[in-house]
Amino acid sequence: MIRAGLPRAAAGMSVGLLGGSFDPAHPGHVHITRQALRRFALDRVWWLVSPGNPLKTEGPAPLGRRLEAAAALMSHPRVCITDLEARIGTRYTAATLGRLQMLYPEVRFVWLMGADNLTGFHRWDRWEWIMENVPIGVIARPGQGIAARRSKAALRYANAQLPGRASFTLAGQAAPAWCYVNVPMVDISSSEIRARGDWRR
Ligand SMILES: Nc1ncnc2c1ncn2[C@@H]1O[C@H](COP(=O)(O)OP(=O)(O)OP(=O)(O)O)[C@@H](O)[C@H]1O
Ligand SMILES: O=C(O)c1ccc[n+]([C@@H]2O[C@H](COP(=O)([O-])O)[C@@H](O)[C@H]2O)c1
Repeated sequence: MIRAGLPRAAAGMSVGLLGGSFDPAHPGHVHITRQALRRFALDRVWWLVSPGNPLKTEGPAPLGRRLEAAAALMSHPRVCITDLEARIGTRYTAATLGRLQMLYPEVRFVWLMGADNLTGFHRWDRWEWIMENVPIGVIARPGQGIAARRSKAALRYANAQLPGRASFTLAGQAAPAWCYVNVPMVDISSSEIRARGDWRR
């Protein structure tokens, strides 16, 4: 469901944050969300439908359209689709996380991302701050495993990596802590859907 206003979360809950352009949402997002709920033992996952990735020059489809398409695809009692970043006026992940920690001091947030995002993570604004303040769950993506494991972020924070078998403890760990889970993969991307002409911006 699309949450009107800011999502609710009870004290002590663990909430996974899946930030994305969702331009459009696809079964890969649904799959990694279900995997993340299970493997990281999360109470909730929030899809943060981004106003626009700060590193992408081409703007995405209008936010309202992306939210509606995401909500039509993902229906799960523990998953919330939200335009929270547009509401709180952030676009950079570090800024979003800083605000969320202030707004929800008793919630344990985990940042979620596909393996491709770990590869370029060191180019994100204040990426080391993110690493050192929020546990990160990385989910396998086809063809991305080797580059992700060799990425600057993975190497710099090698000592903070939890083994996959301890993934269910991630939300309770003090940052820096990250975990790569090797789950069954779904080979699909938004760019492929756009290239097919099935989704027009
Ligand atoms: N098939 C997939 N497997 C694993 N992770 C995925 C998959 N699709 C998307 N993700 C992850 O979901 C998050 C949001 O992804 P995004 O909305 O950019 O979709 P995308 O398919 O990667 O889009 P694009 O092709 O336009 O880059 C990112 O962390 C991304 O790594
Ligand atoms: O904060 C940054 O510098 C930054 C740079 C690139 C991507 N992100 C975030 O990463 C998430 C995935 O982006 P995308 O476009 O690959 O779906 C989304 O929440 C973006 O806001 C964040």
